[in-house]
Amino acid sequence: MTRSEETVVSLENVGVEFSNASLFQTLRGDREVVKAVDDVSLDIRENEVIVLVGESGCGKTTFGKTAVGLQRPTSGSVKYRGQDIWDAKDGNGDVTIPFPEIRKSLQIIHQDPGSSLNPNRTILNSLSVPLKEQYPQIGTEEREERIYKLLEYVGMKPASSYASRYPHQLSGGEQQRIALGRALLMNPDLILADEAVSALDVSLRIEMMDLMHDLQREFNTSYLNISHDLANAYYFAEKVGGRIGIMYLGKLVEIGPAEEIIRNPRHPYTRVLRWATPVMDPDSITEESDEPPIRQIDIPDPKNPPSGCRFHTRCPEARETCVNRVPQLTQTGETIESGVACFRRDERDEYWQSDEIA
Ligand SMILES: Nc1ncnc2c1ncn2[C@@H]1O[C@H](COP(=O)(O)OP(=O)(O)OP(=O)(O)O)[C@@H](O)[C@H]1O
Repeated sequence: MTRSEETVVSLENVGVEFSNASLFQTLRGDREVVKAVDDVSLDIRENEVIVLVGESGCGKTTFGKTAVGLQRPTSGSVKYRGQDIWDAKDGNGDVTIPFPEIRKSLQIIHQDPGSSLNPNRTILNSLSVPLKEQYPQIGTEEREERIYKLLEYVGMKPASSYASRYPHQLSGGEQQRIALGRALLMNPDLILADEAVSALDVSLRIEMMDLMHDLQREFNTSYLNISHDLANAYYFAEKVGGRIGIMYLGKLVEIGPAEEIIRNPRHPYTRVLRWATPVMDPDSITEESDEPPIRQIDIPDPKNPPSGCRFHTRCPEARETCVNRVPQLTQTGETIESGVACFRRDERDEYWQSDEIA
C-alpha cells in the first residue's frame, strides 16, 4: 500500500501523569504519581500502520488514548492535521478544525467489544446512534443503507439478519467485526485498536487482522494498534509495511519497520521481547540462545521507575552511565521512520568508556 507522507496525528514530547491519592494522602504530602507516558514523540501518517508493543503497565493504552484525543496529556502536544486537539476542545486560539470533527476522525476499538455494545439494543440500533449524532442530516433510509453496506464490508452477510440481532446473539469475533464497522461508519482517519484481537482464537485473530488490512485499503485509514504480543504485532504491521514501536515504562525505546524490529532489534529490551516470543514464522528470525538476554525478570514499579535509562536495572549491557543519563530516541535509518533510545547506538558516546555495572 502506498503511504502518503501527510501526517494525521502528531504527538510531540507527550507526557501523561496520573496521581493516585486520597485527600488524606495529598494532605500528608505522599501523593503517588505515575508517569504513564514520559516524553514520547510520534508522527502517524495517512494509511500508516503502527503497532505499540510492551509489557503490561508500560503505558501503551494511555499513549494510544492520548493519540486519539481521549486522554489529555499533562505535557507536550497532540495535533490532528496540524490542529492542537486540546486547543480545539478548549476553544483556545484560532481553531481550524472543530473538536467534534477531530473526535469523529479518531476512533477506538477495545479488547472487549461486548462491553462497548449496549446489550439492550439491536446491532442496527447501536450503529444508528453514532451515525445520527455525527450526520443528523441523513434520513432513516440512507442511514440503514449505510449500516447494511458496512455490515457487508465487515463480512456479516446477510446484513439484515445480523442487524436485527442483539450483542449476546453474536460470537466474540462477530462482535469485534461490529466494533470495527462502527468505527468505520465515521469514516475515520485513524483507528486505535487496543488489544482488539487478543481475546480471539488464533484463527479468528488472523481473520480479523486480514479484514482490518482489507478495510484499510477500502477506507484509507491509519491504525494505531496496541498489543502485548510481538508475534501479532509483526503479523499486523509487516504485511502492510507498517512500523512497530516498543514501549518500556512510559518510554518509546525503539521504533522501526516491522521487519527491521524482528530481524535486527537494536534496543536490548526489544531483544528480550523477541527472545520471549514464539514468532509466527520461525524461519524469519535468527537463532537465539535459551538464556533470556536480561539481568532481572521483575519489572520495576512504574510509580518509582529507575533513574537514567529506565531499562538499566534489567539490561545485560548496562554500564554506570546508564544509571544517570536518559537516552533519547534518535534516528537510526535514513528517514525518521526508525529510532532507538540506547547509548550503544553511538560509537562516540561516553557509554563505551563507562564501567560495567557490578
Ligand atoms: N486512570 C488512571 N489513573 C491512575 N493510574 C493510571 C490510570 N490509567 C493508567 N494508569 C497507570 O499508568 C500506567 C500505564 O498504564 P496503561 O494502561 O497505559 O499501560 P498498558 O501498557 O496499556 O498496560 P496493559 O497492557 O496492562 O493494559 C500503569 O502504571 C497504570 O496503573
